[in-house]
Amino acid sequence: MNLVEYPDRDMMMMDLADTLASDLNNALMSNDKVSFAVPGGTTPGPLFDTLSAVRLDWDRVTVLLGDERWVPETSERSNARLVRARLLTGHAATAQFLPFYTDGLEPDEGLQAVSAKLTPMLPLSVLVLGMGADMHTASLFPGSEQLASAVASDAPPVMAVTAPGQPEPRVTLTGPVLSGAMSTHVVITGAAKRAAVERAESLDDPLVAPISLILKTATVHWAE
Ligand SMILES: O=C(O)[C@H](O)[C@@H](O)[C@H](O)[C@H](O)COP(=O)(O)O
Repeated sequence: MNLVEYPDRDMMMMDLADTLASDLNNALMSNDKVSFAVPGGTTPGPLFDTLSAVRLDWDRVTVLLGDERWVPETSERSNARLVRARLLTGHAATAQFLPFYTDGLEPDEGLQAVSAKLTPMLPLSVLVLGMGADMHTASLFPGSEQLASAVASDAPPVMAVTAPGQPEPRVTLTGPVLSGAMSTHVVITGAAKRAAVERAESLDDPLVAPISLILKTATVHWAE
């Protein structure tokens, strides 16, 4: 596993923003349009703040989420709300965005339209993932009823899932999409997640440690 350790979170976010800008620019040199999948949750906000201030051809970048809680964007739980507020602003305001949630539809109904738009964007040009201390990533959770089918090689690109202890249904990019990304980064903080990512590397079993799907190809960025 390629793990980069930083002296503090601010330095990690600044350095990772630089790295992502370079990955996006490299992809933009050889593609008219590029896809950029980002995590939700509480970690990436400062990364988005820094990235949104970077000058690049954002109008040729489609931003999407690795996963979404099936809630309206008015909800504090919405990952799309986080991305619109913290990433799709400043220079990055001109980026395209592919939200997953559709008001009034159940996850399975809403995903048909998303899947049709997502497929031509694959493989993902740049992927950033978070991780939970339970070794979940995106919404691929240990113990989820749909986990085995979501990490299978024949999984559809995006799936509706439920997860133990999660208050709402979720939708998630699936194993083949995550492991097929051209450039993959994981951003985690704290001792518990450091121990968890090292455990995931040794387990090397996506059914127990979903993050292990991508650890052979990803760069893991960690600060205390
Ligand atoms: O919708 C989500 O919650 C995320 O996409 C999820 O996969 C997240 O990256 C991890 O749960 C870590 O979340 P924190 O950054 O809040 O610890």
